[in-house]
Amino acid sequence: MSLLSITHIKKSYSTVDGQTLPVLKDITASFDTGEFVSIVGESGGGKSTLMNIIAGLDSHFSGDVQVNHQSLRAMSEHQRDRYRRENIGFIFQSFNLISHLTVLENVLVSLEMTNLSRKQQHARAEHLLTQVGLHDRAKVYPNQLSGGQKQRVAIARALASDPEIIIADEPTGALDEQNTQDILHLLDQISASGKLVIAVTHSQIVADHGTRVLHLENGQLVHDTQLKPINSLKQKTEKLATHRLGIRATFLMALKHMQRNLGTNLLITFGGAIGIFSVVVMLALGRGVSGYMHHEISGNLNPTTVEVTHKVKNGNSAAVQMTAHDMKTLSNLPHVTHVEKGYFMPSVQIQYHGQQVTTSYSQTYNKTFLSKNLISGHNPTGNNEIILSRDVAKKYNRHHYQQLLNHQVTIYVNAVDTQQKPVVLSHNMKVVGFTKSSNTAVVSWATIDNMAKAQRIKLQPTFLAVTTDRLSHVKPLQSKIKKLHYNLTGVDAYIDTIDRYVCLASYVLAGIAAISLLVSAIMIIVVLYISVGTRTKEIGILRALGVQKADIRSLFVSEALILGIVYSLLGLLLAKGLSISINSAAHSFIHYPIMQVAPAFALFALATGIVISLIAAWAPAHKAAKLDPVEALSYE
Ligand SMILES: Nc1ncnc2c1ncn2[C@@H]1O[C@H](COP(=O)(O)OP(=O)(O)OP(=O)(O)O)[C@@H](O)[C@H]1O
Repeated sequence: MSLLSITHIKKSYSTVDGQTLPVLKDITASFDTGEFVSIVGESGGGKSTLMNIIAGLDSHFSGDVQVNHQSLRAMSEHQRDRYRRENIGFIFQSFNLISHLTVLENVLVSLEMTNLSRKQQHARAEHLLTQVGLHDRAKVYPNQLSGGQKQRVAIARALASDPEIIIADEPTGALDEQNTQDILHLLDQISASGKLVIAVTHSQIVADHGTRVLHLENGQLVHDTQLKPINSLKQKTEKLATHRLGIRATFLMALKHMQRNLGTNLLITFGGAIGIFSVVVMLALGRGVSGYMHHEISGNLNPTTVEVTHKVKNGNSAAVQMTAHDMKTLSNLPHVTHVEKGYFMPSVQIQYHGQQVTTSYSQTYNKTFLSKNLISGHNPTGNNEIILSRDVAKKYNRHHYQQLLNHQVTIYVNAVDTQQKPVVLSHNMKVVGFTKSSNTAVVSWATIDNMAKAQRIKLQPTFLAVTTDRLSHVKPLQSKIKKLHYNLTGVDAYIDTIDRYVCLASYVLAGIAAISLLVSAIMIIVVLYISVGTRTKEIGILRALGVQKADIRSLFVSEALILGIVYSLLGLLLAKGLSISINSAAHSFIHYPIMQVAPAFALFALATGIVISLIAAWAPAHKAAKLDPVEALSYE
């Protein structure tokens, strides 16, 4: 039984004007191992079409092709890919080597799909290159070879997976006489080694060289002439098992292609890195600024004490009195250790040696005040003690304001009596300290309470200072207080709001910066689309070698992935570098790292870069995988 038999092969093409063009009209023939068959005939007679059908590249035909009793018609696309990998070796007129791979790597593409170990693959590739006389050119690229040498590489590649059938389409078409003779000699050796060589040719020299000539005319087999006895009928003992190219090989191939197009890829990497860099910088600055605000605010105020007032819809909550009931309610909240009465004084007049200064905002002392805020002296915890902010004190003595310490001043505070009539409370106070805050004066609750009592007024607090035991309990306490429809006052209460605005601003800026990521995604799409166009032939070659669609797809996806990973890392590195220099510069001014590249931002940046590049690769990779192998091979 013959190795290859074709029965009743018919094939038509549709022309652009909608006509049907019959190219092969019922071809039947069989071929055996050891044969060197030349197919000759007029140009356009259907020779290449027949070869594509035998090679399993074209499945749109009627009739059948049987190889080792297996019908090609019954095969799925994956099975046909495997059939090409294991049974077919291609030699083309225009060599069809992959330009960005070395001679050795071109031969290895086929071998990488065999089950041989990497060492065996290299040994076999080197052995085949020695066989075709090119062992010393293994490391060079195809454009550094002569036409004859290129065809020898193509022959070595065709033999790599040890296929039974070698299909040579005009193998000597681009060669001079000497090279033609050398290649024919090699083909002779191949057929003599027990393989079937089928060569499509216009050359009489080639046709006369083989063991048999088939003459195609007008889509029909008109002559089948045996020229010589078959070289050998040596049966193959073992066949090389194959598998798909796989992720590792496609990834390495993508890397090699990128190396050969370094300039373009560096530009895309740089563009993408700028995008990632800008996004990370915005997020890191947002985090740094909000951290700095927390640090400053909780550094100047006691973070475990919050000031609470009544919530009022319209009007000033600072003027609504807090009752004993409020005090009890707040004291009973979990983790509350202390509740202190407090009084807001919208304006306090302070008189010293006949000179009167009015503060814009004052309140009674409570635990939210930190001693470190004092420039000198101590907090006004005792009776009839007052501390002044530095700016207020300077109004009395610009250059030596500290001289006011321990001096007596008179204060006047506006309040209301039991009939809600306005009264002015006044008393002499001793200045016991100065604070960094601005335009304020602070006295204790007891002091103001006594001033009121002196005028027979029972002063009700206008806020309560609630202290909790631990910093971690502050946030839950604040939300519980809010749920009870109280209001949180003091700067600390605004941290969340400011935080929200800073976060929002940094997200908006990061969003704007992300536009450059979009641009880099478009760049990747454009470059990959162009790449699909310029690599159409390469895709055809790979498909002819038995590479599956999925591997073609992963070839392009790998390129995008490499770009995504490299530009994300570069962007991150640049952002980290900037943060180091900004923070070291900021250290001398604010003693705080104002740009914080959190690990989450690094992960986010990496994930964004990868996702964007994968999305960008999707359409071009699909386009490449969907290319018809026959059309891709004939692409000029
Ligand atoms: N994809 C296609 N669509 C339409 N017609 C096609 C297509 N491919 C080939 N043909 C036509 O089929 C016919 C046979 O083409 P084929 O390439 O098989 O001929 P050939 O014998 O190999 O020619 P040559 O010796 O010049 O290489 C030609 O007329 C060609 O124009």
